[in-house]
Amino acid sequence: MEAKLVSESATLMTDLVLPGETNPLNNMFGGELLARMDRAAGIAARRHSRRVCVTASVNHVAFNRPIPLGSVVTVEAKISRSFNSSMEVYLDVWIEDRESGIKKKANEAIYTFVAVDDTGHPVAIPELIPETDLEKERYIGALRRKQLSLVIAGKMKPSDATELIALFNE
Ligand SMILES: CCCCCCCCCCCCCCCC(=O)SCCNC(=O)CCNC(=O)[C@H](O)C(C)(C)COP(=O)(O)OP(=O)(O)OC[C@H]1O[C@@H](n2cnc3c(N)ncnc32)[C@H](O)[C@@H]1OP(=O)(O)O
Repeated sequence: MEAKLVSESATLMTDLVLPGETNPLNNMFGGELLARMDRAAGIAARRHSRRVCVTASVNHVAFNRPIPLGSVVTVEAKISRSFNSSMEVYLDVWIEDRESGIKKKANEAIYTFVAVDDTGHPVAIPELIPETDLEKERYIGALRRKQLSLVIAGKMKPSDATELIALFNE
């Protein structure tokens, strides 16, 4: 299976925030953003693997900045690392200033997707080639984040999380 570049599956989704998607403070409802990020990440995972992909876990979400009604929101999804059947997908969320057009980072999140066959069993996927400094940084960190996620989910013994343990010994 041929390794792929991050840019080959990178996915950009731009959409408005409409009244039905806000909370009582007139900011975007957090669940709406989670759903948009899930869609963008799912498309990126599908583009990378060319397989059906399911969300296995949401590893991290930071709602750093409220997103007001009427905002133009761009969700950028990039695979940060692929393993055997799973992919870490990094999401950066930007809001665009209506006057200047300058984009400000509003949120970020990390999702894990797994490629599956017709019977729902995990299948092998292509490796990922990181190119930019940021892609390389996220690629390196992805293994310890995977181990943390597996430990939290009770799927890995903490003592087996070698990459994670190494972080505390630096
Ligand atoms: C071409 C462009 C147009 C495309 C056009 C179509 C676009 C289309 C877009 C769709 C965009 C919407 C996308 C929504 C996607 C849903 O809404 S999916 C619905 C929600 N999710 C689900 O229902 C998933 C339910 N869970 C499952 O099916 C199973 O638990 C899973 C995820 C397949 C894993 O199965 P399992 O038996 O645990 O398998 P296991 O071998 O233990 O683990 C498989 C891999 O997952 C990893 N893993 C498992 N759990 C975790 C965890 N908690 N943390 C981290 N890694 C984990 C394992 O480490 C392993 O990794 P690898 O070492 O193989 O890389």
